Amino acid sequence: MSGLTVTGAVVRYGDVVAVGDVDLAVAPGEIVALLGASGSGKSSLLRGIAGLEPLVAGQVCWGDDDLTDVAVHKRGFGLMFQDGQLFNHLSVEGNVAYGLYREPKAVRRARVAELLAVVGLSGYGKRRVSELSGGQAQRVALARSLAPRPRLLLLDEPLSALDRNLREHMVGVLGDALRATGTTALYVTHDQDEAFALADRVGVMQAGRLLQVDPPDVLWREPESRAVAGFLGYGPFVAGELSQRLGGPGAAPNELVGIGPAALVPDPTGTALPVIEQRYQRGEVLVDVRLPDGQVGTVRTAEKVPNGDLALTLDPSGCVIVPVSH
Ligand SMILES: Nc1ncnc2c1ncn2[C@@H]1O[C@H](COP(=O)(O)OP(=O)(O)OP(=O)(O)O)[C@@H](O)[C@H]1O
Repeated sequence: MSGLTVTGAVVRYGDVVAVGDVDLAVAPGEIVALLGASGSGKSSLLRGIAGLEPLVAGQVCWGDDDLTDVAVHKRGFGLMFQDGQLFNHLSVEGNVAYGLYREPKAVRRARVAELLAVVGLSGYGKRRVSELSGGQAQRVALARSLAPRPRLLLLDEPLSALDRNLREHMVGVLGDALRATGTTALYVTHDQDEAFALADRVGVMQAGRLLQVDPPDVLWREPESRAVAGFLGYGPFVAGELSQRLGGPGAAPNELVGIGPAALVPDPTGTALPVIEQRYQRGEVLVDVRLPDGQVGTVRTAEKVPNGDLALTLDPSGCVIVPVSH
């Protein structure tokens, strides 16, 4: 095996099992995102891989090297956190050059210039870090993490302190920088858009378990469990019979149909269902309707609809089928 291989990893804080028996592989050059609700164990897994938390069981290997008992700074991994933790007493240049102290000055200088260009901050080398915006500071933190050419970069919510618009822009900057430098990366986030935009494969964690790891399109079209589908935004989950009655797909008795965010569509020839509530969200109206089984489904429309009943149909292409059991 080349790249990162994590086998049977367990991280515990006293009685709390934060990571329970996780297997994960990241190939050289690959970007893998770990997605999951708060407390699902993403950071703990990342910290276990970095060596910042001990594994009470399991192994972390790079290629054939077992790193499980190797100190953090000897793993050859880079780290980047939400708060880039720049050194305030150093300039931008000084921060980026920080991990390059063993290199000759000329090499250091060239590498710093190269990295500042990669993150779009050419010409900012002499600036004090206290004079940077939040987004610029995170770019410097990224350049600093990439400068020593880590064989794996571990990123823990690196953009979560930034506001929404800046975050969307920075996802592009980050993805370009990782790909331009061919960096292998493991990226922890609770933001699905970020994970899907950036990663070659996305893993979903819940309660310390890694439920599924797949390319974004596969994860979206073929979630293997109700937990993964629910986390991605499918729901409610209805019986096959009801789904078919609304025009959706059928399902076996031990399966459920997950209704995707855009799967319920207004259709004058469809089934009339009572409207419960409607609200605006980013240029569209979300209309909640009561499904025949009592659950609430949401329809997206361009404008508010009259109170009373709304006729709708269930688009099979927006639904997934998952086992009842999980
Ligand atoms: N230092 C700690 N001491 C005790 N329990 C901890 C510690 N750090 C995390 N935990 C617990 O371990 C579990 C996993 O936490 P972790 O921070 O890994 O989750 P996460 O998915 O990264 O969450 P978030 O997105 O909120 O950062 C949670 O139950 C959390 O309360």
